[in-house]
Amino acid sequence: MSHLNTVIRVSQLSKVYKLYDNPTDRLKESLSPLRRIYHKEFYALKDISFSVNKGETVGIIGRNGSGKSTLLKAITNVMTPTSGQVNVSGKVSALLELGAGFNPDFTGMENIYLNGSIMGFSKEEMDSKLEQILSFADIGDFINQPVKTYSSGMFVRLAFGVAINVDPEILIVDEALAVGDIRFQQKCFRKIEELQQDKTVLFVSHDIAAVNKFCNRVIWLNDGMIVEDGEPEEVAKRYQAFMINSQLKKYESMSESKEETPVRDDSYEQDIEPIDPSLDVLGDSKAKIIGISLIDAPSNEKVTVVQPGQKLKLFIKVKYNCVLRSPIIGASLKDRLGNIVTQFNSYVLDNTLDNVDENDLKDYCFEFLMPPLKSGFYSISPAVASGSQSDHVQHCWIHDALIVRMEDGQTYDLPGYMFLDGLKFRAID
Ligand SMILES: Nc1ncnc2c1ncn2[C@@H]1O[C@H](COP(=O)(O)OP(=O)(O)OP(=O)(O)O)[C@@H](O)[C@H]1O
Repeated sequence: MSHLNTVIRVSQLSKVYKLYDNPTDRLKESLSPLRRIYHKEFYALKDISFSVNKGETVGIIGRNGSGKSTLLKAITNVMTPTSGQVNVSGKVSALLELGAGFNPDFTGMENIYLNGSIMGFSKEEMDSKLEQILSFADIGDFINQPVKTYSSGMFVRLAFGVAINVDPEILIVDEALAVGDIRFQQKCFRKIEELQQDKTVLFVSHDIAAVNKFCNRVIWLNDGMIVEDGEPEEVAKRYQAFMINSQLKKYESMSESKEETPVRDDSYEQDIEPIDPSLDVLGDSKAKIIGISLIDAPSNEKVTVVQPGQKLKLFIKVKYNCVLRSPIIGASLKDRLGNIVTQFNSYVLDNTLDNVDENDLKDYCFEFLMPPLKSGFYSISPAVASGSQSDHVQHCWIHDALIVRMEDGQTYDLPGYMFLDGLKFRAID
């Protein structure tokens, strides 16, 4: 590999599967004297190129069937590509498919050594890693039972235990496999975080929040092709829009209704702030949020700096551009890294809203106490949808419409979103 730091290079990689309408077509094709073609070609990967540098943690996202597993299988050499090349330098440890590299008839212990030898470790080297693997897997006496008797949770514990304790230079993890209870998941994530300090990690996930948290880069695949390769927060916004069949656009480009809509409303005391036209929005524009405001409840003053426990009102003004049934109003509060601190909406509050007509202008208000979040900047993204929580259409979702600064008076700098309300400490004699 030419670049010193490049540990994975994928060049013009394609994987084509032959699809037959029925099983006999395969036979007919192989026997056809005139070499008649009975199959259709399906590109699971199409002309993929990218490289990964040492130390990067790259998230691979994409909806079901987009080619994520196929790509990882090509990188780990489990699958032969139809064309193109994959070059990998460094010891790869992968957790891709349940069962890959494991023999179900062997005991857990035997499988640890089998995996080790596949990775190129001697028995003595694996002896020295055994304790760590066993303590990570924590499956007790089951380690001496054949793997085929394991529950899937136990199996993943063992597979993960091996994958992350064999000193990989490149760790490849399909997050879908990080099943098991929350403690085990947290343990896996902690270990991945530890490894990512000096290793290269490829992390496949459907969960954009997890990708945002772990990765410094994300590759978004769709229909076997790279849609975007870039900074997680930016890619996440467009991926999110794509997943709800919308396009991320600028607020200013949203369709306007015929009449100019007022952004000032005298029906309550304060001005509703108009939306910054440069903000990113998604949705089908059947409704448009035309104003938002965060108000200190007792004083009715607009606020941009808030304190824990402060009683606040969030006003959202919506202009409807057509008749809509069961609108839902909601918002999310995110930290500066894009982690969602909380989301709320009228639907989960059992607040069924009346149907609306075209050109209706409605004001909505959420009231809440500001949670004891840590100091720093947070953003509020309001949204209008319609339908139900499980099946809804997004009409207008404005990313980061309001920015607030949290002042908590706390000086300590410890990880975590928030501090505990009423936190006290004492030693007990
Ligand atoms: N052996 C195969 N024969 C035919 N098609 C296949 C084969 N393996 C995978 N595919 C197809 O290739 C496409 C990509 O599959 P892949 O498993 O890589 O997707 P994915 O992004 O990992 O999906 P998921 O998120 O559901 O795991 C899918 O449409 C899948 O049906």
